[in-house]
Amino acid sequence: MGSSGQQVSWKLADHPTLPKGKTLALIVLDGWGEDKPDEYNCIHVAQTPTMDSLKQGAPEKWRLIRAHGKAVGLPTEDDMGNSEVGHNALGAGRIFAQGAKLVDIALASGKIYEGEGFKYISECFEKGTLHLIGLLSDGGVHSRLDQLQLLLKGASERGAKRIRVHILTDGRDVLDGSSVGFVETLESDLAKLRENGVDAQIASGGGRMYVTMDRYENDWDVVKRGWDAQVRGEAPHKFTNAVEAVKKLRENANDQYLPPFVIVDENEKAVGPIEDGEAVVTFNFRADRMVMLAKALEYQDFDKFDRVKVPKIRYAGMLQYDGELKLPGRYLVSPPEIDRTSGEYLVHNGVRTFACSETVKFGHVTFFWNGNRSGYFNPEMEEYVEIPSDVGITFNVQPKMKALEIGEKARDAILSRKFDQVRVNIPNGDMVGHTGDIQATVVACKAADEAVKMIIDAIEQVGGIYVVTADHGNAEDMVKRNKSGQPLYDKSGKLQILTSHTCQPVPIAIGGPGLAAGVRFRNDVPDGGLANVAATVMNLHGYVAPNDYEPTLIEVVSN
Ligand SMILES: O=C(O)[C@H](O)COP(=O)(O)O
Ligand SMILES: [Mn+2]
Ligand SMILES: [Mn+2]
Repeated sequence: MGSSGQQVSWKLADHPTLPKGKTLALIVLDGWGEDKPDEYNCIHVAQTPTMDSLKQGAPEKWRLIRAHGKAVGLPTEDDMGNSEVGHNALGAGRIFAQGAKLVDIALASGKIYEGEGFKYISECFEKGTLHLIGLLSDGGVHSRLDQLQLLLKGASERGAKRIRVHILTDGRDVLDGSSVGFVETLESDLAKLRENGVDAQIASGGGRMYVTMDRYENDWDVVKRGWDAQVRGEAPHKFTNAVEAVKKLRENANDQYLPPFVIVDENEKAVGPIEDGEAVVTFNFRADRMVMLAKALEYQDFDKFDRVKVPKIRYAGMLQYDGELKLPGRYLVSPPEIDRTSGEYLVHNGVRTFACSETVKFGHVTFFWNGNRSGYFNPEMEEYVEIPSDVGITFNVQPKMKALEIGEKARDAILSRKFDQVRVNIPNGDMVGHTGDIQATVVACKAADEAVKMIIDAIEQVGGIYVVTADHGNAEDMVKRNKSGQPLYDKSGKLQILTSHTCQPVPIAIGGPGLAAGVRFRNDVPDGGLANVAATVMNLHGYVAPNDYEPTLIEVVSN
């Protein structure tokens, strides 16, 4: 059954000409866009002979595809791409309205307040506090400030009398240093609520990469630090004012890595620990970096760290973060119904699949790829391998990350001939790009290129096919620019480093000895994007994609 309840016919039609049984390597370079060559384009500066050689195949075997904005289901063309929407589109072959957009719609129509999730939490409003926990920025990748603002207003109009906001500062999807302004904005909103009789305050905070927003269970200490501040009201730093907290803590850390702090009253008492009978909403719409906290908030049996205090709360996510685990059970907005993904079809059609990345991107090629669903479709047909990521470092210190280990695992999987599809995510361009360290990002891009070579070499040996692409841009532009593309400097004359993703298109290349003669990129899908890749891959496995998939990027011409 599909998630809509309809019977799904999983059998794919045979491709009229393309053969089955070729080993296919599907390589996703995370954060690898195409941009003009200059000194801030780390992919250009780095030695990337393998990716360069693929580009020589243009236009028949190499092209660019869209990876941001509406092409991946985001609200506007100004929205940069990200891993969640990128891998969702790559895996699902169709464009779904994504969390950011669904929350916008629910807030605009007011439907968010009519759903089960809001009713459930609002039953605490009479006696208890409403706690809101999430990323405070306008990055639009995990959350958006304007959505938080609307939710604050809407909840207080609907009876919330005491509100505590637990903020996570960004500096990753937005410029480092911008957190001060976001906290100021939030403070002025909360002051207005107080004028209207609502007891509303910021209660705790910390930098997203050091507090709360870990993912794929890489480092539970990150979540524990947040738990201690948010739930127990305990943190190494205490302030009476959040703007002051962020300004002070920024003297020794950037926005991404601010240590945890709590806001205290004049008696040094935390103003907003979470207590029995209260309501909690995690206001991020994106799943990966909220799942761990959601587990800590929701699960009775939990052994990842000592929670010390487990208040009896009513908890709802902005969205449901994991459709398979049904986590959390209550949510304000229904997530996109990403059904009938290419992975599920291919497994039903006998395509044996191997997927691999290191921890920090592992869920990208599994969970996101499969439509925000954890686990296997059929364990007999699939193997997912996670290589443990380094813990407790920023990746500019180890810019090669585990690229070569991922390459080796993929190579071995290809050479074993046990799999028809070997799918990897190579994280370097993205994870190191997010640190804003240009030199390290150059090293990162070179390492990613070497991993691609290792996998392509293995494909050569088994007579297979490769598809190399990316999920969105990042490493190809490391500076903030004005409208005419010139790098921007701040007031003190310092170059403004871009730690975020970009709106650039990404490359896609096909090749390998198993690629049938006459296969080439069509020129009649000029606006092709990530969602067109699934049908392309199905063709290369010898199948025709379902009718409602975005069209394939390839055609077969007779010579
Ligand atoms: O979560 C992150 O690391 C960033 O906000 C987005 O990066 P990703 O979309 O590549 O994971
Ligand atoms: Mn990504
Ligand atoms: Mn990223």
